[in-house]
Amino acid sequence: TKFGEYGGQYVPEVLMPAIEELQSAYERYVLENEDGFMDEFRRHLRDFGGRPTPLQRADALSERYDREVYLKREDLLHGGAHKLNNALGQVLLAKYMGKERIVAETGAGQHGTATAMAASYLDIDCEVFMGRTDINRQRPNVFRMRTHDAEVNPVDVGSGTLKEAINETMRDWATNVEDTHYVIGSVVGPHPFPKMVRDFQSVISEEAREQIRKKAGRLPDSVVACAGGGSNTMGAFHNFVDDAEPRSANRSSGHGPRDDESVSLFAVEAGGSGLTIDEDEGVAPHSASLSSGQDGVLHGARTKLLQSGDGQILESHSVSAGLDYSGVGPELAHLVETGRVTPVNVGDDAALEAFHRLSKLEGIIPALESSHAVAYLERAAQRAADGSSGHDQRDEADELGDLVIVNVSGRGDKDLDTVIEESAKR
Ligand SMILES: CC/C=C(/N=C/c1c(COP(=O)(O)O)cnc(C)c1O)C(=O)O
Repeated sequence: TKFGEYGGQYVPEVLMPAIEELQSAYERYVLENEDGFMDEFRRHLRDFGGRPTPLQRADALSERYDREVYLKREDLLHGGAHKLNNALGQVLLAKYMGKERIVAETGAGQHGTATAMAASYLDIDCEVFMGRTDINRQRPNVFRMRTHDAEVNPVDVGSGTLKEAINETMRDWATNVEDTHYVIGSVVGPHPFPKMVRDFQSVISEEAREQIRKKAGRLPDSVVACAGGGSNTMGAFHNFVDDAEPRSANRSSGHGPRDDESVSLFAVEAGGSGLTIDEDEGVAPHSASLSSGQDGVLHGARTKLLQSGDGQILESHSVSAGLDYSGVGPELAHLVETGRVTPVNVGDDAALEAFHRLSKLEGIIPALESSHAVAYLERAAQRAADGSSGHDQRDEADELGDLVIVNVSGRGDKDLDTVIEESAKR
């Protein structure tokens, strides 16, 4: 149940029967494909979800950064984000378990929408818990959830964002475990949730690995994905994690093509409006749990999280609701601890600039969450460009390499109001 020192099942006794029931269902249906569960899951991903999603060469970004940039288009999945991969898997599992009701939390509203869509498609009742703050900044998704006949339950405690929504959903689940399954929205929570959500999302890197080999003839030098709870991140990374040759070990001098087996993985967190934490306020101006969090327990798992010196969990901040979370998945925390994943972060301003840049250069309006991954290219490649004399000997600081995959986790329709407001402010 652990990823190194992270993970586990830090839940109240009352939840253990539900956790054990879920663990057994996960092992039978997901790991052993009992009753053809995974075959049915893949069929729904294809016929209802529209998989596989394209791995598209970004010509303008490749030109701008003087390297091959490919975009994994999870924004083209039905519903507009990677969230459907996990929601379909968990709602189908709830059906196989004989549950009659689904509850889910949501921040950006993408997970809530994906769960509502899957619940309508698979004919099961659905109730979504959403913080009041997030309801106000992701209204199009609130309408979509209700249109799919889901009940949207506003959560008014605390900052009214993801953390409180998860708390309320867990509380409901603990009360109604008999007939209710909790479709958790990211690779967080007690075991088996982090592993199960990663397994449902790993279709992203399963496809990308095959697609990049076909299109570019080799594995990528790097994969870049934003990280809120870490589910699109783990989905985009999972099938590359074992390609773990440490980059420095095999780098020839200069920047020639490297051998096939070294894929660097960059998790891009929300740098918000700055990284200095004001403990007395109990708030952090960012959501960079991987790079500036401490070890602690949140939502049933030991992981990295933003907390004050006396262990109070700090409110996080990000212009993007989906990254606005004080914790992060335990597996991602472990991969950062072991050095396999490099945690980086970009602030609100850089993310907003990337939102506009991708829209203008590639004709894709990315979710504000995904904009953080796109923004990282600008920073990393820019530094290389600044540092180098000619484009063919970019300096060592250029960690991205010649062939980069960026995970576009979702589309930005939901964010247009926010971006118009923010642009007016700046
Ligand atoms: C489960 C809470 C997170 C939500 N969304 C997170 C999100 C994220 C961040 O979540 P992870 O992939 O789990 O790190 C990235 N991209 C898009 C388009 C997102 O909507 C949501 O409620 O929709």
